Amino acid sequence: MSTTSAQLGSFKIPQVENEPMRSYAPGSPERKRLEDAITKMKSELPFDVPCVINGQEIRTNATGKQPMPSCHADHLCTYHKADEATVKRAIRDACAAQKEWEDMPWNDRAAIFLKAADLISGKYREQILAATMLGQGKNAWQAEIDAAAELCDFLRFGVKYVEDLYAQQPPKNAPNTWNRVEYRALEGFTLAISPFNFTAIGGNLAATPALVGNVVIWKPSPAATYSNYLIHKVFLEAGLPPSVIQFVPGDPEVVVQEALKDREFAALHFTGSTAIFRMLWKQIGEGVGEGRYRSYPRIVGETGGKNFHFVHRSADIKNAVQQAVRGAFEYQGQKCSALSRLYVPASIWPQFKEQLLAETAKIKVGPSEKWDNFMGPVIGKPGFDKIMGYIAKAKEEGGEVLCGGSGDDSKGYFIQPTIIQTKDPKSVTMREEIFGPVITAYVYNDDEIEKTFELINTTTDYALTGAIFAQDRSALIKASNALRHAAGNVYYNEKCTGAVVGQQPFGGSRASGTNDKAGSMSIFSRFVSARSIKESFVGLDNFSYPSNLV
Ligand SMILES: NC(=O)c1ccc[n+]([C@@H]2O[C@H](COP(=O)([O-])OP(=O)(O)OC[C@H]3O[C@@H](n4cnc5c(N)ncnc54)[C@H](O)[C@@H]3O)[C@@H](O)[C@H]2O)c1
Ligand SMILES: N[C@@H](CCC=O)C(=O)O
Repeated sequence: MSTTSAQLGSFKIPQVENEPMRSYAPGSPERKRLEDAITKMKSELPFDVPCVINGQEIRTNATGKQPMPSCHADHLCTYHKADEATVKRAIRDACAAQKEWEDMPWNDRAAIFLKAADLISGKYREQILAATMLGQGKNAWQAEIDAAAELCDFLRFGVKYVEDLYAQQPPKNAPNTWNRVEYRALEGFTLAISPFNFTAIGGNLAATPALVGNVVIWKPSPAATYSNYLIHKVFLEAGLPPSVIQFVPGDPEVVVQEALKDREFAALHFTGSTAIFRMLWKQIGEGVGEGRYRSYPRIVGETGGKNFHFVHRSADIKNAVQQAVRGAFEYQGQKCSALSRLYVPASIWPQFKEQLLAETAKIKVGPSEKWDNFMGPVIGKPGFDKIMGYIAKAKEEGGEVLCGGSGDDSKGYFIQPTIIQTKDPKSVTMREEIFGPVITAYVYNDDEIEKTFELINTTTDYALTGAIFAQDRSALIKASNALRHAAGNVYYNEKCTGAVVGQQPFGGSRASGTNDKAGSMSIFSRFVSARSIKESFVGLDNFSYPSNLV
């Protein structure tokens, strides 16, 4: 008898903890290491990024550039765009590798991703942070939150959640039988399409399905190509079999369309804008209708947000102001969870406004690698134009720009933190996702709280994050109940961004996504197809029933 694998023990994974954040305080050794890594990276760019298929570097004739948003005359990397033949090969070879990967004992699969986390936390930390800072315009703190802490957490807690999922077994066994559930991978490949704004999300979109035995075609965002390429390298160095995650940068029309045509397409793991997700869902639906795919593909997508802070008159104003500044302007508002709609009662608005403007005026905007800049550039020219366009539209609709409102794209894509006050609670910047450093404030009458809840609930299609600021417990409870479906992540007296893996599973509903909660056990259940096994220990002597006896 031959078996492909043995697992001679019931292993327990190591205790997992959140990756400790480094402070990068003046004079700290980590600050020096990061400065050195940035200097080195700047001296070596532009990097050449191939497609990586079966661990081999593939260079094609068509290339794209990833400009640096702080200085768009320079680019961080040139990447090779996959052509149709490269995508087809990536899919075919990934699918061929699937059986061996799925059959690998769980503890070995887990060890690969735990090792990847340690490589990110240690050996490659500064390099990955530097790539995220220069390529995606994050300052050191924001890069640390993302590319070091959140990515390590996704990988380590992911292993823990899979262990918990695998432990879900039938509670009952009839006499002389043993029931088990096996969590098989999906038949076929998962297509992971990642956004520009979090290096961690790129790594996680690829790693989550792979952890439970799937093979993955990973199409990174063009604006995050270099950091995502480094993460893929780390996965390979950690021992991931080379065809399990194929790194396939390129034009979405080529990579994604080729993948969606394929009979082996088994799942979409997407994070990005709502419009693109809806378009992909429609195409997949058409494929299902035509019987194009072997199975019904799983669709997991986390998309846009239009997130709110509801401030009650009992709120601690100072806290609510500080949280609003961070929630709105960290990483230039380019978080799906960023604060975008602010509701403040008339009774405290004068004080609130004064403090909000005074604090916002302290924000420094400039290149993200300069230590004292709280805000860096927005990601690129289309984003810059879109954000400036929204500010112009808000003014046309009668919005009053209380601060900011200006941008400069001559060297990098810099936009000043902008606060708009509107008298129309359904004006365009209260409804649509802007994805930039712009918030709109609406001052409500203190005696119209119910009406304000209704506005928060119905002004936009999104339902990702929100926050309630109140010292009065009954007001807090009332708001929480009224806004139950307005956000998948709600915060009390804390800003609406900054979910931490292992602490606040993340995701929203309505137009904000399928809410499968990144950083939780439940998302892994979307990438498995369970098989129930019943084993009988005692044979049957007689087919007839006791009730057949006469
Ligand atoms: N809910 C969440 O967890 C979450 C997290 C991060 C970002 N986001 C959302 O992502 C968006 C910002 O990221 P972005 O600008 O990278 O989003 P995007 O939708 O422009 O791009 C996301 C990915 O889709 C790809 N893509 C673009 N056009 C495509 C097409 N026609 N077919 C197939 N793929 C295509 C892109 O190349 C990229 O890889 C915002 O809407 C933000 O709210 C959501
Ligand atoms: N983890 C992030 C969400 C990512 C969105 O872009 C947060 O909660 O701020």
